[in-house]
Amino acid sequence: MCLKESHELNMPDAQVVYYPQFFNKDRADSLLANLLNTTPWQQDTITVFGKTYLQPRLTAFFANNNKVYKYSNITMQPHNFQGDLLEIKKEVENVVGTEFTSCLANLYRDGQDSNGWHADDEKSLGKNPIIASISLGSERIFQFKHKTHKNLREKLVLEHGSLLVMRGKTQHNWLHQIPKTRKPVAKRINLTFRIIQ
Ligand SMILES: O=C(O)CCC(=O)C(=O)O
Ligand SMILES: [Fe+2]
Repeated sequence: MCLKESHELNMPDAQVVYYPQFFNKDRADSLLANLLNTTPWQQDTITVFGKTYLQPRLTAFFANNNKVYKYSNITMQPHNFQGDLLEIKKEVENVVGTEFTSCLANLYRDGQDSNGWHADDEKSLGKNPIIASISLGSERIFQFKHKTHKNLREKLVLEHGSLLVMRGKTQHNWLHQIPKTRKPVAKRINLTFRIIQ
């Protein structure tokens, strides 16, 4: 049984649960400071219609198997889980009731960093993937839009120390994004735990 407060979003064709205080403030502060310093952040280029751009955020990829992660035209080589990230992985697994193989970490340096509309629906993630997403640092808005019913939209603020779990048909039916913002925002780390085979 999980005693952490959570609520399910009211979204058709999806299963999304939000835990606002998965980590308390002190723990979240210390995880943020540590991960900012110890994560091997990289900035990849993406090619869209033949033009090459720097990705508008930094990333790092971790796995306990040696599977790379391929998305867009990027192939990410895995680092090993250790220290705080390994601890976080275990705590997330206990609450979600699933073991993850991999984690894609994102660092949004300021409001100009973003993550455009997408679904995490690569074949390597399997059918109906479970994705558990930890947020640390500045709050950012997370938006959903339905793939076919274009007027169906949802959004929430991802708070410092929160966990968002997406499962079932969510990736099949909905897109999500972290839009840019003009508000002055400091750094935010996102950790998305996944199963990649
Ligand atoms: O930063 C976030 O909260 C979302 C990240 C995300 O959607 C992804 O890495 O696939
Ligand atoms: Fe995503």
